Amino acid sequence: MFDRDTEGVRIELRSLTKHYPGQPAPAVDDVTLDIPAGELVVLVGPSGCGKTTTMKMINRLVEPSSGEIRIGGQDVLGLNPDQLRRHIGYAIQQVGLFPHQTVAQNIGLVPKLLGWSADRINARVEELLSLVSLEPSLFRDRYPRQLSGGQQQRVGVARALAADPPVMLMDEPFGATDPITREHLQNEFARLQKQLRKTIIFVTHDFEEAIKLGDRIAILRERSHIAQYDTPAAILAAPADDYVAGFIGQDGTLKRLALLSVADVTPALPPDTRLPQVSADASLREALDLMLSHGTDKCSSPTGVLTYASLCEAVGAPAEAVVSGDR
Ligand SMILES: Nc1ncnc2c1ncn2[C@@H]1O[C@H](COP(=O)(O)OP(=O)(O)OP(=O)(O)O)[C@@H](O)[C@H]1O
Repeated sequence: MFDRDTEGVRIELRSLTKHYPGQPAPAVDDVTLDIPAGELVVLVGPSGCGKTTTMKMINRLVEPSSGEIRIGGQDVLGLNPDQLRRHIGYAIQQVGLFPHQTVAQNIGLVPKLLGWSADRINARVEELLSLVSLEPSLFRDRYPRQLSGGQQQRVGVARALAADPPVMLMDEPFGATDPITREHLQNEFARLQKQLRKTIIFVTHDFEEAIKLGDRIAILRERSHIAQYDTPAAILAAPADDYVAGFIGQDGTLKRLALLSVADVTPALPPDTRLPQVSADASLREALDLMLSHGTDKCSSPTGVLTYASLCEAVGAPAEAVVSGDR
């Protein structure tokens, strides 16, 4: 199957439609979307707009009424659904760990179905637990009920990665955690994806999460009609219409500041040790906070001096909008 590659492969949805029996209108109507290999695409949209249905058609937990799905060029609808699911990682909010199996058994499930040797499965379990920051010796023999919600979600992500699939589907995988754990999981996951470069479709209600994790975001209307599909920076800079602007909310400029780093802006002057210091990989939002807390319009990093004016220019916003109105 397409998992001869463990790095991401392209996913193509063509005129994909799902009409559940007995429903007056399709839940997903004529969706066409190209997901480039190795990218993480986030589906965002209001409750009931068909995000989960779209995702579940890709691993055939839901059978499409019409349309086409290709993964790595292969027509998914011509494949055996059980076989297909062993080659697509799947992580969901409810985690779905088997309660009577240990963490190691849960993670090793798909590799076992694929006929891996016990030694290879053991080695993979150890590797994955370390990857999601759970010490293997402490966690491998525990049962799911002996884990916190955040730890269960990490095991869920490890399980989805177990057979090193090129494609992952993630449906609010960090949804059931408190904001601090959620942020921590997001940061870890962003770091992992930088190394792994899987093709990932990620569903969330949370636009901040979409901006943070997505290479691209698809903002969906009812029936999964696509309102805008672009990079986070492009959507924030030029929302297609009022509907998309509504998702961005009132603080679009600050969100753009969070996407750019100090190193992205050409310095106004060489580094100056007398000014407040910020690291080159800090976000422009952190740089702005530093300037505001010092009551100054400049700060310095190893790359040079950043001014308030150059920061405003970098996000294409007038100076008044950054510190007052559009926050
Ligand atoms: N098995 C089903 N049978 C009939 N209708 C369904 C079924 N599953 C989902 N639906 C309907 O299809 C529509 C889309 O549901 P879906 O779960 O895909 O939306 P969603 O965007 O993922 O929602 P949420 O964000 O609330 O999880 C909804 O109107 C829902 O009621």
